[in-house]
Amino acid sequence: MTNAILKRLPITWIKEIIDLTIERIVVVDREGIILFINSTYCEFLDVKQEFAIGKPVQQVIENTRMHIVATTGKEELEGLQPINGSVMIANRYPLIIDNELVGALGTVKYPGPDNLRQSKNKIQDLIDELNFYKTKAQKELQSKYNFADLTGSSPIFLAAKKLAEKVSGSNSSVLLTGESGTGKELFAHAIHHSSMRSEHPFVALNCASIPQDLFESELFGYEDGAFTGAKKGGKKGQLHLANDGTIFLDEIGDMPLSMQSKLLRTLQENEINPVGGQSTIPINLRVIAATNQDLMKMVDEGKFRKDLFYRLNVINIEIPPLRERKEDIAPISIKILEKLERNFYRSGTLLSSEVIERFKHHSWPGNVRELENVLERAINVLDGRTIELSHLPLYLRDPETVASRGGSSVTNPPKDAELLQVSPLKKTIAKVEKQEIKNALIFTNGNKIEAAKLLGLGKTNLYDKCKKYEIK
Ligand SMILES: Nc1ncnc2c1ncn2[C@@H]1O[C@H](COP(=O)(O)OP(=O)(O)OP(=O)(O)O)[C@@H](O)[C@H]1O
Repeated sequence: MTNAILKRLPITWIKEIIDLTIERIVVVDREGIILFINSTYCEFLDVKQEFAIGKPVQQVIENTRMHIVATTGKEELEGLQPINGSVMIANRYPLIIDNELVGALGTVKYPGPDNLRQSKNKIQDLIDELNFYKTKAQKELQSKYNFADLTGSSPIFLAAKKLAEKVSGSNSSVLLTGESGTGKELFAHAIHHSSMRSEHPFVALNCASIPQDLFESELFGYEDGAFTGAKKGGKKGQLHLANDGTIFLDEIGDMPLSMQSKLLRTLQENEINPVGGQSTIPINLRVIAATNQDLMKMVDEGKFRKDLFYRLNVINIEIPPLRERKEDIAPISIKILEKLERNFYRSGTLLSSEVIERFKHHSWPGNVRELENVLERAINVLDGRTIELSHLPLYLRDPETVASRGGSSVTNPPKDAELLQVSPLKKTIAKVEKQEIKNALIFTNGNKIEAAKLLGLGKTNLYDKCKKYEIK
């Protein structure tokens, strides 16, 4: 349309024509500020034209993407846009004047019969997709293991398992203690699975892996606009997600003191206060906590709240380390191999008797997790069917050499003592420490939290040491 033709139409006519069109029209500039919106659209939105013009489009129109089209310059046709409870068909066009993107024009209309059919299909697809993710999310919130998955028949393991089975029916808090990798999380799953809450969520939270400043919002959730960067509509906290079910608080010793107070209040009052919210939400939870730290000592040192400790420690189940139940090593190894075979598409893998014997003599500081890593490494390097000593990592393959590297007999010094290189102890310790950290990181594929567990170190301590030894 040329300017000459347009000039024949008085501006008041043009305005009326735009208003008479059945479509709702909005024009924004490149910043997404509304330059024009017709009265049909304003009536539909129930806003005054004078109010809307000059405002960022997101403040006026629900679920709009006009500001995006005004920046990308890419048209979006036949999009579904829920506004005021109706699903509308939206078309968004970039406005290009003299080869320059200057803004965007948008129209929305009620779906016609064809559109209606198309939108119905689109909505059905979206509902199917939503249901798929809902089921997936629900599965994530279910316990994955039961008591049958807890392998081991040593008396001390059976005693722990029996106690766990016995208390699963109650609502009391449980504190699982034991070294890293002993199976505390497995126990937590099994307890939930056998409880009356098994149909409800099981939410596992590792307190060591949450950055301090995100702790509160992760645990208690937040409301819309609670802080800059908060998700629109707010976010449910993990405690809320676990409602009617079980919350498993792993590495509870790493929970900041301020959060310990807030958690205690929640457990006493059975309600949560999301960040930035005035309201309280009633919740019904069972708590299972786990730690490999000495919480009582932490209480004495003022690092853990005494009242929370007693609140969590209603039932204490101590999971014994692997070295104290050597008879369990072979059956657990077999169970782990079955799992690994499924992942590696193998079958019939065997363990040589030398390997089992060597396993029985190892102290397993990383417990079952370390055993899993050793077996996974072995399966990776295995050529035949039987895992032999040669498939084990050096520290297990040749423990004497490794041990002998650690020191020599002072009472019986070797004749060629002058040939021995003796370094300052500090330097040697640093060297060993660096190597062990590197080994742990190899074992855990670079996962520092897992590596810290294997090494029996706190997460922050490991990060500091990695920095010191320049380990990436
Ligand atoms: N009795 C067992 N039978 C079979 N597998 C086990 C057993 N105990 C532990 N595992 C396996 O060992 C691994 C470590 O277990 P889990 O994560 O439960 O240990 P954890 O004590 O919670 O460790 P951390 O304190 O480091 O969090 C898991 O992969 C688990 O499946």
